[in-house]
Amino acid sequence: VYKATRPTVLDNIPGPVSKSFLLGNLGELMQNQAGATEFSWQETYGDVVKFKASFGMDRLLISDPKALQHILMTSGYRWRKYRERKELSRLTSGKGLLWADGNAHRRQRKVMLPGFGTPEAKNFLPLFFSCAATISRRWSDILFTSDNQSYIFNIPEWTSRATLDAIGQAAFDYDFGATDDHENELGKVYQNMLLRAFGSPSTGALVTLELFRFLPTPITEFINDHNPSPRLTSIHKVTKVANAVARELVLTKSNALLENKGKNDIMSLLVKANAGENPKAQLSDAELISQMRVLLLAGHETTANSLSWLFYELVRDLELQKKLRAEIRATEKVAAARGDPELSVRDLEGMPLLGATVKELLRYHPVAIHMFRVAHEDDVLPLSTPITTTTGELLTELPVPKGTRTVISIPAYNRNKELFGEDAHIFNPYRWLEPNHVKKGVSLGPFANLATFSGGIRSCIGWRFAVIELQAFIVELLSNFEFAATPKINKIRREAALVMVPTIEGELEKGSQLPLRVTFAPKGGD
Ligand code: HEM
Repeated sequence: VYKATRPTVLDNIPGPVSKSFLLGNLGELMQNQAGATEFSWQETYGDVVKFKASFGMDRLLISDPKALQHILMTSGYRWRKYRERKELSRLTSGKGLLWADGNAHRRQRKVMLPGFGTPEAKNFLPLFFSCAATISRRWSDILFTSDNQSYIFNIPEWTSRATLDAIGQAAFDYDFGATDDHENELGKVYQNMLLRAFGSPSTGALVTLELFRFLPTPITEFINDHNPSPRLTSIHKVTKVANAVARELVLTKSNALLENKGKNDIMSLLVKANAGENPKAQLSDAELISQMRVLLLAGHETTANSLSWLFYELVRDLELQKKLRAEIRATEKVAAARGDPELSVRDLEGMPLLGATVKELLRYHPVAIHMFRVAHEDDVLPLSTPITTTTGELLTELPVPKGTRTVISIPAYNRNKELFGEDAHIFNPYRWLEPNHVKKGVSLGPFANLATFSGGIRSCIGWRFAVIELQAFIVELLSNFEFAATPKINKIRREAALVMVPTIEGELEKGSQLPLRVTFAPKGGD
C-alpha cells in the first residue's frame, strides 16, 4: 500500500485512467486483441505511458526507441524480468535460458551461442525446404482427391506441425513426424500449448499473477506445481512428457560425443560446447534438459504463427501474392539452369520482394508481444521523444527509481511513425524497398532494427534460424499453391497467448484458426 500510494516521479507521466483498483488497466492491455490497446495509448499519450496495474501500482508501457535501447542493451542486466513472469518461463520450459537472469543467464547463453551462428543457421536451409516439401506433398495428395482440386486448410494447424518437425530435427535430430500424422506424444502435447495455457486470461488469472510477486519464490513454485486447474494441468503434462524425452536425448548426445559421433543439430553442438567449458561454467544435466524445452517453446509457435500471419496478409493482397510467386519462380528457374534442384541462401538473399515481405511480416505481426522488465537500481531512461508531463514540464530523460516496472510493447515500437513512416499502421512490404521510407533510428534489434526479436544481451538467439526457416517455407508453399480468403477472414482475432495467435471471434475453444482456400498454383507464366 505504501509503495502504491507514495509520491513518485511517475505520478505526472500521462496515461489512461485506472479502470479498477483490483486490475487497474491490465484488463485492457492483456485481454484485448494483441497490440490494440497499446496502439491507442501510443496515439494519445506517446511512447512512454503510465498506467495502473493491480492494487493501484504504477507501471510504464514503453515503446520509445532510446528508452528501449537503454533497457535492453546498454543496461541489460540492470533491468531484470519480473519474478512472476520468470515463473511462467519456469513452468513452460524449466530453469533454462528464458528463465535465467544475471550471471546464470550469462553462463547459459555462452554455452548456447555456438549452435546459433550464421553458418549453423544457413546449414539448416535444406532441412527447412524438406519440412516445407512435406506439407506440399500432403496438401497435393488432398487436393488431387478434392472437388475442383481446391480445399480449405486450417493454416496454423499445418504451420505448427511443420515447424515442430523443423525444430525437432534441427535442434535435436528428433523426428516428431507431425506433418505426416505420425504424431508422438511429445508432438501432441506441444500443439496449441500456449493458447491452451495462456489464451484469453481471465481477471482472476491476471490478479493471481500480480499477487505472486508478493510471495516468496519457493511458495509460488509449490503452488503452481500442485495447482490442479486445467490450464496448469496441461502445462504439467507437457513438462512430464518433455522432460522424459529431453533426458533421453541429452544422454544419447553425450554418449555420441564420447564416441566421436556427434552430429550437427543444435543440441549436439550445445553438449559439445558444454563439455569444453571449465567445470564451474558447465550446465548441469537439469539445465541441459531445460534448454531443450526452451528451444521447443521459443522456436516452435513463434515461427509457426509468424508464417500463418503471412498467409493472412497474402490473401488480403492477391497482387503481392502474385508478384512474390513470380519472383520465386524466376529465381528457381535460374537455379535450375545452374543445375541446382533447390535455392541456396544466396538465392534467398537475392530476392528483394521476399526480403521486404519477411521484414514487413516481422514488423507488422511481431508474435512475441510484450517483454517485462523491472529496474534493479535507480536509473535514468534516455528518450527519443521528450515527455510533456501532466503539469506541463518537458522531460528529455526520465529518472526512474529502483523497482520501477515496465512493459515493453514490441508492436508499438514496430509501428513508430518516425521510424517506419506515416503509414506504419498499414501492412506495406514496399516500404523496405523505397529509399528513406524506413529511417535508421537508434540501433535496437538484430534484424531490420525491429523489436520483434528483442535486442541486446537477451535478444532472440534463434533469429537467423527463424528468418531462414520462414523464407524456405514461403518459397516452397507459394511456388506450389495459391491461397484465397474464406468468409471467416473478417473474424480473425489476434489472440494474445504469450505469442500472437490467429483465432476466430467467438470460437476460441477451437484453438488456433485461419481457414484459407488452397489450390494448385498454375505452372508456367504468371
Ligand atoms: C519469428 C520467430 C521468433 C520470434 C518473433 C522470437 C522472438 C523472441 C523474443 C522477443 C525474445 C526475447 C524474450 C524476452 O526477453 O522476454 C526471444 C528470446 C529467445 N528466442 Fe526467439 N523468437 C523467434 C524464433 C526463435 C527460434 C526459431 C529459436 C530457436 C531455434 C528461438 C530461441 C530463443 C531463445 C533461446 C531465447 C532466449 C534468449 C535469452 O533470454 O537469452 N527463437 N525470442
